[in-house]
Amino acid sequence: MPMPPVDLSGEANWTEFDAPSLVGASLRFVSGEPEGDRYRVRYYRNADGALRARIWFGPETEGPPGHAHGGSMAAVMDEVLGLAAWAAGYPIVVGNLNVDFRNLLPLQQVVTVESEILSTSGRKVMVRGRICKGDTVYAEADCLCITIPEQAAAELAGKH
Ligand SMILES: CC(C)(COP(=O)(O)OP(=O)(O)OC[C@H]1O[C@@H](n2cnc3c(N)ncnc32)[C@H](O)[C@@H]1OP(=O)(O)O)[C@@H](O)C(=O)NCCC(=O)NCCS
Ligand SMILES: CCCCCCCCCC(=O)O
Repeated sequence: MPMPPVDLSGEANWTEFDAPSLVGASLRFVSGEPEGDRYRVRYYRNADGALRARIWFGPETEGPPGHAHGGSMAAVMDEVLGLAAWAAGYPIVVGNLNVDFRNLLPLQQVVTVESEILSTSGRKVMVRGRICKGDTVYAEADCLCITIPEQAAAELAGKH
């Protein structure tokens, strides 16, 4: 039996962000089952335009008993921070991702993923993010994104 609905609403000054209209509908590993028991995700931009996500870690993300698998948090970082670069106008793939796990993340609660573009240099776009709820930080990550040629980006996003 599926889990009941969860509240993924954002903050008052956030606006909903339509990821598939930008990058296509391929991001199914994290975003593909909006009513399933793995992740449930909704994307926003904050008032400064930075990407935010509300994410529910369901029972199928379990690693340590009752808590999220580290890889499930890394997958979320990979998707959200890569998407943050796309949302900022950079067609990229992720080249390197470093995750620090700070606290065990209890399952079946809604957390926030914050992101910021730290720097750009040539083809390199550095994005930082964290998974948090209130004052508790569950994970932090630095993500090196590498821009790809326009044609390749259009093909990946299904817009060729
Ligand atoms: C990332 C990728 C596009 C880079 O390949 P490429 O286009 O040939 O680019 P290069 O190897 O010339 O790298 C471009 C720059 O990024 C740097 N870079 C690339 N990957 C890096 C990594 N993992 N760590 C550090 N720097 C890296 C290079 O050093 C280079 O820097 P420079 O311009 O200062 O010399 C390629 O390795 C790739 O497609 N990897 C798979 C990505 C992936 O599957 N991600 C998950 C899904 S999004
Ligand atoms: C059209 C390409 C979409 C890339 C979106 C953001 C990065 C996803 C990260 C990953 O798959 O590892």
